[in-house]
Amino acid sequence: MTRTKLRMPLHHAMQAVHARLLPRHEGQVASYIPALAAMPPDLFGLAALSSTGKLMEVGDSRHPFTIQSVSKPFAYALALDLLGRRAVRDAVGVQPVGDPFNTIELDPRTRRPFNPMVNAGAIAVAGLLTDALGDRAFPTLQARLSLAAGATLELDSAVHDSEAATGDRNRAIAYLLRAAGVFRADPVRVVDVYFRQCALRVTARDLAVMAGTLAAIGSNPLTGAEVFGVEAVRDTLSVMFTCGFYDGAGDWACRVGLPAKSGVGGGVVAVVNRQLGLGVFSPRLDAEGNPLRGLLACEALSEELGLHAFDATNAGSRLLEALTPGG
Ligand SMILES: NC(=O)CC[C@H](N)C(=O)O
Repeated sequence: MTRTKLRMPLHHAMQAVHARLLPRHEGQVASYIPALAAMPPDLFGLAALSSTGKLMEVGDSRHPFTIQSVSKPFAYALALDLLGRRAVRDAVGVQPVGDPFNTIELDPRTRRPFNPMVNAGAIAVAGLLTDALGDRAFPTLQARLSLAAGATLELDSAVHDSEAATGDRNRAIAYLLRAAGVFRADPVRVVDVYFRQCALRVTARDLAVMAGTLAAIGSNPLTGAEVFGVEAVRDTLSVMFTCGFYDGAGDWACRVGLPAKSGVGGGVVAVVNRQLGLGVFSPRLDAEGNPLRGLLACEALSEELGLHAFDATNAGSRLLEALTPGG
């Protein structure tokens, strides 16, 4: 790593990473939700928002796709804000799990999902919100995620209907959770709140703003809206750091060192605490179901700009340098 590289302004670093990764065509677009397979596979967009409100975009940063699992940390933050940490912790743990995202296993000690980043944990959160808000659960989620994005996030009904028609495994998880006493609402209704949450349409730019809102400890750097409380953001970033990549979470923490979350729609968010939100869109997924170039882009930017949370050199000052035009 050369000194010149480290001092490269962020936008230039994003352009270089985008150009370098653009020709990579490995991986497949998700097809287990049939409507997702219609996405042109080679789109690639990058966006970043600093906590001071500076927005940078490269490539297909305005192309819409569904948020899928990238919604999970935001739904968790909402539940923490509305219901309090105690109620949420009674329903879902904060323990990493060495299983894929759709694991049906519950923590044997607690009979609760291991964490809110796996489907079971996210469905538990949807169950808590449905118990508390009834029919207002989805509109409340949609409104809060839209506030975080600084844009109205619409439902993609084709993707929603497609997942609703094929999502038996998630319905099974919802029944299991109600049987274990995690929530009281009808499991079919709860899982539909979860499917709707996953089918919200976003762009890489929206994801950068949402990640930037977490980086700015809950206030949206573009609009100034107060979206999430400080405690909710702290817990959310902690579980993103330890559990965001399911069975690959430890490897990600060591290599990239940023709280992050991916989704099968091709989205990735990563957060540089107090400084920057990153949003990436790249629909081809690796064998674990993560957007392949999305992960590589986060890794490259972390490396080149020194963003790792435990980087020995001062990551903060290097990023500030990189944010300065001509720096
Ligand atoms: N990892 C993901 O993005 C999965 C989300 C998808 N809605 C599912 O439950 O299967």
